[in-house]
Amino acid sequence: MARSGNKNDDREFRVYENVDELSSNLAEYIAELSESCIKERGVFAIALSGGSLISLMSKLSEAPYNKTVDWARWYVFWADERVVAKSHADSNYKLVKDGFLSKVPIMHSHVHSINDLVSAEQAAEDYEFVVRQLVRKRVISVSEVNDCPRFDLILLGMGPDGHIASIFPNHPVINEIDQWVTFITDSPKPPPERITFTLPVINSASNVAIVVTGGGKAEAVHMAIDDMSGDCPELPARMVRPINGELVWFLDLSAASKIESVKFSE
Ligand SMILES: O=C(O)[C@H](O)[C@@H](O)[C@H](O)[C@H](O)COP(=O)(O)O
Repeated sequence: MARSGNKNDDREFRVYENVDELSSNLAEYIAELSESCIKERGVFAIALSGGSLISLMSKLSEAPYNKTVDWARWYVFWADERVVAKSHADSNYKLVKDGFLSKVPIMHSHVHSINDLVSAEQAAEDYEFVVRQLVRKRVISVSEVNDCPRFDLILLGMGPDGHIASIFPNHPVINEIDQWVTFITDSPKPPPERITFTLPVINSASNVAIVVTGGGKAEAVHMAIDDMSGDCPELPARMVRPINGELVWFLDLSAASKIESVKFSE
């Protein structure tokens, strides 16, 4: 690792020399969490996002993890999904299937993708229902603080505007506290129709990792992490603060280049 650091609020920052080093460490982080959660609960409930994240976690489907991870205990969800057919180039399900699921022996019945045959609103409602059923069966555990689902790990990317999942800056979905899964039809990043976990669900997870690379996101990383004087922008990435869980930022040197207020050690 190039550098690591903490803020005095439990957020952890891991900064790597390059994308290759980040990818290796991200795979190791996921494999370790999988092992400890399976030891503790017998299953591992992980939620993924779209974008570059999926190629950044691709080493998890290679040796040694393809043999050492207990894939039969994995349950896979999406923290956000684009409402398009599963075969569509924009589908996060397709991205994950092509880049990850097709390479590891996760049971098909443990992969919970959205219903792509209905409207965004209905897809969000259906997906929340699926999550509720699995909370009831304790495949997903439950937060003692607020009764929200408590995923073992939620993996997020971040856009250059500071969005995470499909929660965008200045969008009313930021303030959604009643639903676990909601929908939007006006995403500034195409395609426009998406479903997304809400912030209360993201912040109820046991572990959240935000994975960001490239200088084009350095300003958003700074806005999301550093102490801001005056009015704090309502940046979704800044609002990821697990109530009773761990947050780790995985960054390469370029993405971390504008961070000011974290004390790093080599
Ligand atoms: O489906 C999506 O669009 C996302 O889940 C979104 O939140 C993504 O993770 C970020 O936009 C980062 O994407 P990149 O890493 O490709 O920039």
